[in-house]
Amino acid sequence: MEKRVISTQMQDEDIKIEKTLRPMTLDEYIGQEKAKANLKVYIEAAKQRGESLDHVLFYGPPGLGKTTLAGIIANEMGVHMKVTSGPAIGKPGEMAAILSNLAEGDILFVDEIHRLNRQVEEVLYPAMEDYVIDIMVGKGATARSIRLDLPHFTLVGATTRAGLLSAPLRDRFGVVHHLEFYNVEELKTIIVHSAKKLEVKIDEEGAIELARRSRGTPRLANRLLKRVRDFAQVQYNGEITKEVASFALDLLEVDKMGLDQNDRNILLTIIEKFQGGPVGLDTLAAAIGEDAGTIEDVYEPYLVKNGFINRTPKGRVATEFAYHHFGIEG
Ligand SMILES: Nc1ncnc2c1ncn2[C@@H]1O[C@H](COP(=O)(O)OP(=O)(O)OP(=O)(O)O)[C@@H](O)[C@H]1O
Ligand SMILES: [Mg+2]
Repeated sequence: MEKRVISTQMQDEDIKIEKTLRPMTLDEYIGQEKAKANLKVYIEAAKQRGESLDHVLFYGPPGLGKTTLAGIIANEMGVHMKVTSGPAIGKPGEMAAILSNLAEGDILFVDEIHRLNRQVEEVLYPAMEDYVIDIMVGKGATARSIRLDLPHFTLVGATTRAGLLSAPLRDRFGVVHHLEFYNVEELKTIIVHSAKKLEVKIDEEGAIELARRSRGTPRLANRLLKRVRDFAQVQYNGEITKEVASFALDLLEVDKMGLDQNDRNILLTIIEKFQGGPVGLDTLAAAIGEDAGTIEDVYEPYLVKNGFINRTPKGRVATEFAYHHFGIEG
């Protein structure tokens, strides 16, 4: 696995940083205004009625705050959250056991929900719809299925790969939110909050510089902040200014646009191997040895949003901006 500073995927050091920096309430959660406004209403309404919240699905690229939002929902609802993930549950019986151990109103957070296998998923259908599960008792000729009532729980699912979710599962979520990349202003606010919690001094310009290079991703913003803090401490007098931030980020080889190695690989492949495109997604995927769906759902959205790639009917095309970014003549 790559260990680059600028990968948006979770790394070991993130576990500790994220624990201390993860916001606990909707008000502390920056950005994602649409999701936040809706959730506020749903949470308030459910609390007033004394009911559990409708099942919620969050999807979007890594590090944008899906797990964080799940925790916030549990906190705001004043209920417990049980955490599991798609690959962690191998058998239908394991899912049945988790479900029957929930208390009224509890949240079950299933990360990477697209990786649940089919039989496990089928346990969820009646559980989500009618709060029941069917379990088999006995063996052979005497085997029969009995129906068990479950507490009214809320399933919160998260996935980076919404395209892989089966339709029956997706349809059972009452609330579906796509998490968006954060703009520089939002990332700056997150960085300033985090700096306060980490007790590190940062000025406005320093925060903006970090925000610009965070690839629209809070996880990356926090990780870069932590790295830059070390430089500020050892080589400057402790405060993160624009100068410290640029110096440190250049040393860490963080691109001006926050692009990571995968991003660069995709863009340079389109430019150098396919003369800038158009190149079909599958051909591109084969050329870089990555799964087409992962390119589409995880890497490409940031590149499309920021004008590096155009999606055309004939395939992906590298933009003039992309050529310019690499200093290559189009
Ligand atoms: N809106 C936000 N405001 C402040 N901090 C945030 C926000 N969203 C995310 N963060 C910070 O970024 C970190 C990563 O977010 P989180 O773990 O929720 O991402 P994720 O979408 O679940 O990622 P993955 O897909 O890899 O599981 C959090 O620990 C938190 O510190
Ligand atoms: Mg997560």
